[in-house]
Amino acid sequence: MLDLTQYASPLVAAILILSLSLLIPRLRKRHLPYPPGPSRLPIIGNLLDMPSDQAWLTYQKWSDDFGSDIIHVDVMGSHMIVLNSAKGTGELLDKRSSIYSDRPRMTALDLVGFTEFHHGVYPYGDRWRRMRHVFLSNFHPTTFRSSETRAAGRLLRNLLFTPENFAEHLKHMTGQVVLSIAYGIDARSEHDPYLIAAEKMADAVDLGSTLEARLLDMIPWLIYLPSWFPGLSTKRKARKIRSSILNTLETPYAVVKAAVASGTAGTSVAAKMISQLDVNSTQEEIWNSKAIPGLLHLVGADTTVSALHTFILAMTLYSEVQRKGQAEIDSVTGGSRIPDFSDQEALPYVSAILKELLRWHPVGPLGVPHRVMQDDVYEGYFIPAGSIIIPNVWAILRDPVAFPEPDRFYPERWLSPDAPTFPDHVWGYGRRVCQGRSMAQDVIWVGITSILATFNITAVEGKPPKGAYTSDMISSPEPFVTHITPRSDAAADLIHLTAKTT
Ligand code: HEM
Repeated sequence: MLDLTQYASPLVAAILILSLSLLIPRLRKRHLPYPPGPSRLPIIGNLLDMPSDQAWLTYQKWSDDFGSDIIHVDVMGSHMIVLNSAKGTGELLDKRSSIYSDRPRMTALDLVGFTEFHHGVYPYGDRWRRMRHVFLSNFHPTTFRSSETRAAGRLLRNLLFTPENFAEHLKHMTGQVVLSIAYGIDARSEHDPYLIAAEKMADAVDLGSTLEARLLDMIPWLIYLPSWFPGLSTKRKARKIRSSILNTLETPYAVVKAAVASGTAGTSVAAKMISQLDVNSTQEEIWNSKAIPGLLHLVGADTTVSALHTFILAMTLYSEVQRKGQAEIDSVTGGSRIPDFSDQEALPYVSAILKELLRWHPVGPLGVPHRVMQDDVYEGYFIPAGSIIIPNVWAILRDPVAFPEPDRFYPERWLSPDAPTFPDHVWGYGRRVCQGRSMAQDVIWVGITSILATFNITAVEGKPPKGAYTSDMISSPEPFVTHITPRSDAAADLIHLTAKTT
């Protein structure tokens, strides 16, 4: 009979050595300090320090106050790390992305149903990886350029008739683009029910941006308190939004499904994905064919509209930039047509305006949070597993060393030979980088070139915009007034002509 005792001591010794080799580095790490941050109170930690408005400014101030580009905050035992420099995001979120690509639980977004269809909030793992792959293989940005050009033509016509409603018109344009790409639906009217339904998504994202929502993410057990509990209005509000969002996923999908069955479907992401289904398709594949067009429809517009809104604000405040952009376009088109995508290379200053508006006020000043899956050490500081990692994109893109006079809207900075090629931080980091960036860039480009070619934007006498922004996850200019008038009679004729063909 085999005598197991003879193996016992070497086995115990091996287990002991293995355990110690795993434990000692962990204990060593745990003896390192957390990154600097505001001092903590017992039990509640930094709960009372958490900023409710423009959090990126507070995080930047902490970074200056503590002389550290990496900041640590603890809310009732949950750790949050804010990265205020390109060096920190590059080292952790890009280079160490194998352990920094998880998402923290985003409670408010989960409550509204986001986690059902948006892989941007899925935890790191196989399901997320598969969905990212499916998204990529069904979404080819350059094939959508005709939808984008058509929507820009209609934007110009709307600006000509009711320029004071520019914010609504920008929303209409981006909504039209995503509806057409996702489902092949042509939403000509601003009152189109599909466009209105998609606007509910903005409410959902706003809900996920409040201080209350951030605290729910850091103290998950709060969710089990009843929704009438003071400070828990998020739960109540989310319930209302959720059913309308889930309905919005179903209705256009059913229309396209019927069209595919009858052989009348046009080109769209939904039609393509539905046509690929057969009797062997898994439940996940069937669900993906609904979730991916839904993602495009519900979240594709909000981000780009914020950038276009910033463009109108910047042109109101910086008329010399506007004039230079117009002069460059005229030199290419002779003023006789609106530029199209084939003119991109010939319009470097307009491209620089696009880069500068994404830098000057990034659409997501705090990006999208990541979660680190293992204990880690950075610059001698301990970062515990499970910490929420916030990239302070706003602070990084206002770094005065990388971007001298950072508050100034100055596209020329992107034309110097040693300038970076793009303010890449706006698209996020590592394995989670934005999958819609080419399309977003195209929509913004066609929007700004079309407007520059045909309109002048000037401040209203005595009412210059303050340049204030909302504190939401997708941050947009607070409402402001501006004059938008055709550059000339010829420009107005061009708009009419374009409107006829779109
Ligand atoms: C100006 C417009 C946009 C900006 C600034 C933007 C920015 C971002 C950022 C910061 C992230 C998170 C990256 C990270 O976790 O580090 C992200 C993720 C994502 N974006 Fe965008 N985005 C824009 C437009 C779009 C559009 C139009 C689409 C769809 C066509 C899109 C699809 C996605 C997807 C699918 C993800 C999830 C990636 C993942 O978690 O794996 N984005 N975007």
